[in-house]
Amino acid sequence: MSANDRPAAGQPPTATYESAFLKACRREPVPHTPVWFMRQAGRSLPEYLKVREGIPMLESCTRPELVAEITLQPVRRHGVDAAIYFSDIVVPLKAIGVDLDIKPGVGPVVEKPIRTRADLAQLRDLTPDDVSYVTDAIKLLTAELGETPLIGFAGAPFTLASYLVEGGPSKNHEHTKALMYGDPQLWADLLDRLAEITSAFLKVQIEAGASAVQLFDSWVGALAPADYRRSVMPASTKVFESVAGYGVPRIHFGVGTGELLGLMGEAGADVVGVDWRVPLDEAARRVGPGKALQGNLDPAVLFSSTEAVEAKTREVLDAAAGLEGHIFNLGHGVLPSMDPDALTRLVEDVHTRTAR
Ligand SMILES: Cc1c2[nH]c(c1CCC(=O)O)Cc1[nH]c(c(CCC(=O)O)c1C)Cc1[nH]c(c(CCC(=O)O)c1C)Cc1[nH]c(c(C)c1CCC(=O)O)C2
Repeated sequence: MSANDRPAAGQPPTATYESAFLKACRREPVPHTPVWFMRQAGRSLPEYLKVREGIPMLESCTRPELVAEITLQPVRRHGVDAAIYFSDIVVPLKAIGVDLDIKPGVGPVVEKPIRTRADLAQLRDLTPDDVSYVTDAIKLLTAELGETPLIGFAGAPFTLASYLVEGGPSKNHEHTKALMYGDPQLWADLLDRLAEITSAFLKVQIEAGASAVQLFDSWVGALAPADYRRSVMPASTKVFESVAGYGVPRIHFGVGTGELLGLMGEAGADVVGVDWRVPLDEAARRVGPGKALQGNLDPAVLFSSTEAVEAKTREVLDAAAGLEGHIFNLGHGVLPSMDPDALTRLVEDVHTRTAR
């Protein structure tokens, strides 16, 4: 039995299955509110900068020992309740041969943006052999992590499409929206292709031993609910349905998605990630019953005094007090200039305040 399996009839559950993080995802009672941070591995940690020295980002994602080391660093340092697999949302696209790179300080840049039907040919199916380093790294990791669960992840179809269509990071998503509104059939076909690739990539991670998965739709908050429902939700739903049979919790997160929280849950998430703009009690009303919530301290709060961080943390925990399942996180990722000690203190503070 792998760590992510539900216990078979008559078998005791694994310690991983019984971890606070997976219990909270399942909305079961927990010994303390579990904590992890989006982008917890990375440039805020001196030990990360040291092992990454001279190795380009995308190359580092293909080296299993390095991936395992970087994934473990924040678990060792902060005592977080879950690890997140070190990779990037564009890794599966690179693996199928899309000509792209991650430029330091910029983000993913795509050589030939996808804007016509002919351009879709850049997107072939992903097979497990394309990403054998992912399987290798996760095997190393589950052995090292013990009972700490490993979260696998992928970019959601809309956010991946935004990078592919724009050719890089974008504020207004103008080419993306032009395609979505102007050629709905090509857009639907593009998102469906991306849903297939994303599903295949998540399956590789779950089969190798990931205990939960998070689908990042970071930039989907740029859309109105009706457009989300019509033009994005079918592809995201397809991804969630494709991994439903594994029984691992499925987390869905985006930034500025206050108006979309209900639909993002409806798309098939078990846990809905919330940024800092909507308090968790209000988010729970928008999402409705039957789902856990993850979030939502404003990351920028970490730049203020310890007392201010504690006060804002209390606000988040108070708003979460009536929830069935709460996983504490930031409302978006750790920033490179954050003091890692402030993050360690935050983990301790949440654990202490919520100990039952
Ligand atoms: C939108 C998005 C991307 N990548 C990701 C998202 C969704 C999450 C979010 O909304 O923040 C996801 C991601 N990218 C990375 C992780 C690592 C796992 C973790 O600790 O959370 C995760 C979960 C590593 C990374 N991905 C990247 C880095 C920095 C590159 C480096 O360290 O050299 C890391 C650690 C590069 C990247 N890749 C991307 C961006 C915007 C950047 C930052 C560009 C920059 O500021 O340099 C695209």
